[in-house]
Amino acid sequence: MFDLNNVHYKQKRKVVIQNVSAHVRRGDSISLFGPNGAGKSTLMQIMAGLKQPTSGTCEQNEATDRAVGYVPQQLALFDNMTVGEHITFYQKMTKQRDDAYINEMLEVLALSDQWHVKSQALSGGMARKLNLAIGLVHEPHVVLLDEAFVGVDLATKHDMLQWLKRLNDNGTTIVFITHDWHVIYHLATQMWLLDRGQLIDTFSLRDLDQKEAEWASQSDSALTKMFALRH
Ligand SMILES: Nc1ncnc2c1ncn2[C@@H]1O[C@H](COP(=O)(O)OP(=O)(O)OP(=O)(O)O)[C@@H](O)[C@H]1O
Repeated sequence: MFDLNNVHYKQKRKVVIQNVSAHVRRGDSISLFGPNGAGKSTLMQIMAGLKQPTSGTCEQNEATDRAVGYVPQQLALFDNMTVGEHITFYQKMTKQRDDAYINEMLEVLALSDQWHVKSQALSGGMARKLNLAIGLVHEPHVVLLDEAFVGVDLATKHDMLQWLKRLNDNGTTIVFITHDWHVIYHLATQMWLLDRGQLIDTFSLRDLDQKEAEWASQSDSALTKMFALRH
């Protein structure tokens, strides 16, 4: 899906991403994991095509007419529009005519009965679900999620994970940023560890125990502390 070749990104004079080379393959579900400020959001925005690498390339290696779905960390909702108005607006904008897909998504996300509610009246968790649904309206072949689960209760998390798992089982590729091990266990097939702008490890979730032992033996690393809170 994406070929990252020696990607560097500088913000003013600061090096934010250094020398990142990796592949995202169709059907992967990748947890982009690392400390605050590691460069995760920046790398995701490069994949989404919202930022251009200072050097190196990020190329989509599969021709498709379906755009990438990017769900930003900040909620992108209009206060005075209802849930239904948001969905129909994005449906028209992306020419999505498959009402069955939309209805199923709204059912699984338990948003159907909020159809007439204005987004300013939604709870934080509901607003997060709507933010996710908007990013998925056009059935993207790749979904990029930047901390899409912040502040949601466990039932809401369950619904969001259920829909994303179903998409992934049907071949949708997912790359997601989270600090929540729950989400990683339920959604990830792989982890990419990013630290200070560098991709320091990529591995299958099956190897998590072994990787935890490796990281536990390192001292004074933010990643060691993050792995210590795994259980
Ligand atoms: N607009 C900006 N101007 C200056 N520096 C920036 C800007 N955006 C990001 N940075 C810097 O780039 C680095 C990476 O930021 P980024 O948001 O990609 O990290 P992150 O891993 O997603 O962090 P977090 O987990 O806190 O969201 C940080 O050190 C940040 O200070």
